[in-house]
Amino acid sequence: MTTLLSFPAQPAAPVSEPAPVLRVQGLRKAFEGRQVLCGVDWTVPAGRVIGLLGRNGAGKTTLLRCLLGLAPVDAGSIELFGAPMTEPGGERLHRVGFVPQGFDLFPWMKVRAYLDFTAAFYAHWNHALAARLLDEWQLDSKQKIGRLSQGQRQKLAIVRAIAPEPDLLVLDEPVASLDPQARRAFMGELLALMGAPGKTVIFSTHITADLERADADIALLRDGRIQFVRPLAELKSRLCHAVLSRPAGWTTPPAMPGVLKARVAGASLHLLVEDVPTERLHQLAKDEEASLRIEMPTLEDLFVELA
Ligand SMILES: Nc1ncnc2c1ncn2[C@@H]1O[C@H](COP(=O)(O)OP(=O)(O)OP(=O)(O)O)[C@@H](O)[C@H]1O
Repeated sequence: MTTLLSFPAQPAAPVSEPAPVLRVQGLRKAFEGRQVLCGVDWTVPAGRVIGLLGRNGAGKTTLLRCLLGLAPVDAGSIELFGAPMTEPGGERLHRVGFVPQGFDLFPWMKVRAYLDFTAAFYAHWNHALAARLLDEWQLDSKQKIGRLSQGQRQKLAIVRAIAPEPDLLVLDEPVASLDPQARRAFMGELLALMGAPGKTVIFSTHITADLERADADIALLRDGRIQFVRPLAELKSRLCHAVLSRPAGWTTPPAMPGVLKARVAGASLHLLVEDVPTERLHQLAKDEEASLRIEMPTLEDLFVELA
């Protein structure tokens, strides 16, 4: 696994850790000769909330669909709950909930009928939970799906995914159509439900504030690979943004170990640095006769710099 950062792409699993929920090795997928996934290696331990980040077109949807067996792969192996995806195992899929990016199935069905119909496919279905979420999210159980707004359909897809109380919940941009209030409520509900020991959530999103609220591990998909998976707190504690300014401006950035990215904007030099002590930055500013501003990056800043 390649890495943008100097620390390992994934933390080493402690010896006593239970089997991972997902283990992906060498996953490759191309569309019409264009390689989208170029050998994804990714191990997802149980009990984590993971935010999958990547630019538009990075391949997040493709990766999530491949992981769940919804799209064929060209090469590589996928293990779900310890067994290869190639082996039959419907009961393993009962332990997975999935919220796709768009939900436009069964427009003629009413909300309640659709949920009852879906429940019949699952070994376990929490009817009380589904009813409570419908009520809280003001979804009319007698309304036809085709008449729901995009946001209401997304809420319904989330209810459907959560009601079986899955061990693994995979969500592809689940909050894109939700208003801020519904997003907060959804994130709160999601974290409460999936906070039980051993439950795992993977969700792709462009809304980095949601990942900050969820205190998620961040997995970055870039150049067809997972570049790193790290707790957000760790990323933030190891990376910082230093801005050096001087009237003469900058032609070439000064060489210094730990600089991941350098960018000149007018008289300022913006550096994204990893594991560089503050004293070292002050020394650099003194040597370069520049003023120094140190900023703790938000996840959005990191995404812009690294993705
Ligand atoms: N069925 C398909 N046929 C051809 N190309 C496809 C298909 N599905 C995806 N692609 C291409 O694969 C690439 C990755 O698409 P994907 O939807 O996985 O990206 P993404 O990271 O989820 O993007 P976004 O953030 O915009 O949702 C894109 O270039 C897309 O055009």
